[in-house]
Amino acid sequence: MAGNTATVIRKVITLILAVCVDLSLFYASGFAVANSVFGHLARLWVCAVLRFSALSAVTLLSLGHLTPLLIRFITAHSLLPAVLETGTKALYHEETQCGLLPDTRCWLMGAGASLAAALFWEITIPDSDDAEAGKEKKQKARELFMRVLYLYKPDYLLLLAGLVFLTLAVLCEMFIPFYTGRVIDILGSQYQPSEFISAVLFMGLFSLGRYVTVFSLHIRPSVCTSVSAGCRGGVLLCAISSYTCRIKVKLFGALTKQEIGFFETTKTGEITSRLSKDTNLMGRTVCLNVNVLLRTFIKTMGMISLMMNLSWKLTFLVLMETPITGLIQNIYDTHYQRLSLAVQDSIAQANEAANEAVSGIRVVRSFNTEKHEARRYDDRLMDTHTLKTRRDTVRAIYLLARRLTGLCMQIFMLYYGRLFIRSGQMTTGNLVSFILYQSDLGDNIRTLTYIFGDMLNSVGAAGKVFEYLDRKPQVSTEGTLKPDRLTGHISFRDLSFAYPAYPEKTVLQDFSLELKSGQMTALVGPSGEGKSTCASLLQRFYEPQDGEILLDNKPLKSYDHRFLHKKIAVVSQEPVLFSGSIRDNIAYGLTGCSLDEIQEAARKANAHDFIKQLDKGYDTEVGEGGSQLSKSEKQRIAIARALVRQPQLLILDEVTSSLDAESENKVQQALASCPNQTLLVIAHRLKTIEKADQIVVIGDGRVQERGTHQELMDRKGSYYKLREKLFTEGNSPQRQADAVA
Ligand SMILES: Nc1ncnc2c1ncn2[C@@H]1O[C@H](COP(=O)(O)OP(=O)(O)OP(=O)(O)O)[C@@H](O)[C@H]1O
Repeated sequence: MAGNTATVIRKVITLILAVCVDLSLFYASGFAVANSVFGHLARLWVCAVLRFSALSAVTLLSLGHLTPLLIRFITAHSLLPAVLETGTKALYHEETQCGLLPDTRCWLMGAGASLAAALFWEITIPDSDDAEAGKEKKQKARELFMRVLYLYKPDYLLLLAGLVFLTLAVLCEMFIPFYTGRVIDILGSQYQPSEFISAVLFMGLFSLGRYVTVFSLHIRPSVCTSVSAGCRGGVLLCAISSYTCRIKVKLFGALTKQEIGFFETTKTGEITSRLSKDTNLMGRTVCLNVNVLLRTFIKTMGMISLMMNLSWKLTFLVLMETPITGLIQNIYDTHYQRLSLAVQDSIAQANEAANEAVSGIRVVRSFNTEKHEARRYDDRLMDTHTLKTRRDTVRAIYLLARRLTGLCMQIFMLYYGRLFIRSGQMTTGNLVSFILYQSDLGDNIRTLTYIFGDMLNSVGAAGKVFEYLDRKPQVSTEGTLKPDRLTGHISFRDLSFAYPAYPEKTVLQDFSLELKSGQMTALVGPSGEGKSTCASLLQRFYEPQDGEILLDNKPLKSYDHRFLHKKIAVVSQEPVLFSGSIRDNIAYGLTGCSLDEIQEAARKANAHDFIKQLDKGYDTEVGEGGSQLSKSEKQRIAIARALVRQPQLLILDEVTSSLDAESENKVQQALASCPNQTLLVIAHRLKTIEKADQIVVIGDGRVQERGTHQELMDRKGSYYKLREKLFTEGNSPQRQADAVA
């Protein structure tokens, strides 16, 4: 309570102090003598600076801080009289009295107007807690922008060439209105043929220069596809194209290095959206925006100096539009950016829905959920549509406000232009040149403010791309071990593991297991107990939270990534093939693999005979995802793909379930013929693993039992019960046969 009262008292004292200091300075400015308009204006501007400094100092010393609202208020309040007086002097004859003596009513009106402006800003541009966040965001956007620029390094020459052409074009373009005005003046006054010819000649030369520069942009990059893109410059489009390609390849490379958990927790639609949309947006950011920014900046500066030359008063009037445009632009940018981000996310979600339905089209068809999926996609599209409509409405309102301010400014300019011509302060030709510049200047200033917002927008897309580019895979691939000899002895030591998508659900707990080299180990157990998880951990798809896996007594992660994946091969439940020929699929990832080796592996996998019967044999295309083959054929090709690598550790995860008895027999014989290979078989059909050197029963994330088939049967423990269970559950003769036969 006491604290609150003290704060209020301090605020009141600050207010009284500030009003006293400000009023003193305000009145003091009236005593300074000024004999000319410039002296009078200089006096006001000095006073404005003094008032700003004094008010800021008083508030800061007394309150200890300055809020954004206070800063805006103090700025507006100090500058208002100087700005108004300069505007008035600019628009009226110089003979007009040099200002009025300051009075309290003026001061109060100024304070009210400044407070209203500061509050309006506060309400329309949300920045209460976000002031700091906004600053950070801008700083981040700047950093990102510099990074995007840096990645353009290989294309710097192209960028430079484009900028040189554009600068030349801009310079030539700038003088055309100036000479147009001169021609009008020459025609309107006493006609001097020599002056007329030289003005027309210069105008023609600058127009030609501009044309030649634009033309040269077209012929230089004749190799690029972007010639038709017009005067924006094929060179720059060429640079964008090469940049985008480079970023896409970089990003794709970074994505493929991520751990499997990343793909499980990140939506496919989001990844493809980053790869396709955001990389394009990012390429555009620097190239087109910087190009437009520089071009517009050079042009604006040049035009302002030429306009000042024609009439500084009218120039001042025209420039008064800038803060209004800036404010409108700022409000627009804030809302537009927010909606653009929302649109981007909703597009990613719509893509995700479409991707899911297309990739699972068989399930969709068999469950008759076509309508449901179409509705789901439609809902997502509607969300995007609603957001886009909102975004476009914001843009329409912004464009309307922009046009209206531009129109008002033109009316003012024509009115005062007419007054200045009548009072002899400028010629008709000057006014024509001025109008030509002004219509261009407004656009250029708007472009300068707009392009900045656009750049931040595109930099947002770059941020998302960099997020993936910088992401360090959580399963490291930095091991270096590449021993000449490997026995294939594996030990799981006190392993605890939960999937990244469900960190709270422990799948393996204090799990320990040995796979002896050259032996066959079978993992059995009820569904969902973690058998396939062991196979995934052996392939280093995930990192266990506790414990470790050793290969030949060395941690698995200390082995070189390529070496490890050559020595460990897996055939999984759902074989995945890639579009291409059978030969390509068997030799997948191997360089210099001969046809003999491929055929040998195919024979062992009992695939050679069916491949031979195909028209194109090993060159037969398997279709997307192997869609032109049966499941058993795909499975046998996947087995051949694993065998051709002659791995030291072979993992077969439920592979025999889709093989017929004959194939299964042949595959088993082939595997038996590799005595030095460590074999890990995960199986539901218990018959297939009876001959295993060791059978391990997994339950509750731990090893429950282990031994040979006979030992476990004699023990009458979990293995025995599992067989019994499968036997009683199997309600078809086939399943019974599968389980125990
Ligand atoms: N990628 C994943 N993300 C999250 N949880 C998973 C993932 N894969 C499997 N699980 C869960 O982990 C547990 C063990 O799964 P796992 O596939 O290892 O079992 P399994 O014994 O091989 O089963 P099955 O015999 O049916 O193949 C299950 O509860 C499963 O739901």
